[in-house]
Amino acid sequence: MASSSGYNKMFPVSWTELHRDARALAWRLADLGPFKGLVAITRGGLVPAAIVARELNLRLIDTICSSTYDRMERGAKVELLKGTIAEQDKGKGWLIVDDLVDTGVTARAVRARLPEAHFATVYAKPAGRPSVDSFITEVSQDTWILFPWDQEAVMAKTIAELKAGQ
Ligand SMILES: O=P(O)(O)OC[C@H]1O[C@H](OP(=O)(O)OP(=O)(O)O)[C@H](O)[C@@H]1O
Ligand code: HPA
Ligand SMILES: [Mg+2]
Repeated sequence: MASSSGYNKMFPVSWTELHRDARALAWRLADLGPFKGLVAITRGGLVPAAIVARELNLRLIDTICSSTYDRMERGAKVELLKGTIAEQDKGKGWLIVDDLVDTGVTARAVRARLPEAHFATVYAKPAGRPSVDSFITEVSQDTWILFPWDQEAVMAKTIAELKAGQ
């Protein structure tokens, strides 16, 4: 499947898999704290942030609101729409959670504001890996991670239809 967006493969993630992977991330983070609180990068970071906060018993949660992609198209730049109280101390002692790091553009923009925070994502692609401190699962750069909130149930094509190119 060639694509103008550069993503040639799909990696669908179910709610169950996301829950399992976010809990695995929490296990990895458990010995790296204690954390003062958690900053979720909206919107994709909100779901894993809720799971990680529950596991690490963090109750102080803030958001940093970002926008980089419109569906599978990357915008010209990352827009940070709202900052966070964690900026007061450069993020020292705070945990940042996002769903994934792809090119690393979003992570670098957030890190510029919170240079001392620990940055964790559930999924990572090679170009973004150096921009995060912790992650669970790596996928290739040309793979689009399809999150459960972006999916709907449709009737699957038959093998015969796929072979006929329908
Ligand atoms: O490493 P990058 O290339 O910057 O891509 C990763 C970011 O892109 C997506 O967010 P997006 O801006 O699409 O907003 P959303 O979380 O609301 O979907 C994703 O949730 C990450 O935050
Ligand atoms: O692979 C991805 N999946 C969902 N959102 C994204 N934002 C950047 N890359 C991705
Ligand atoms: Mg996001």
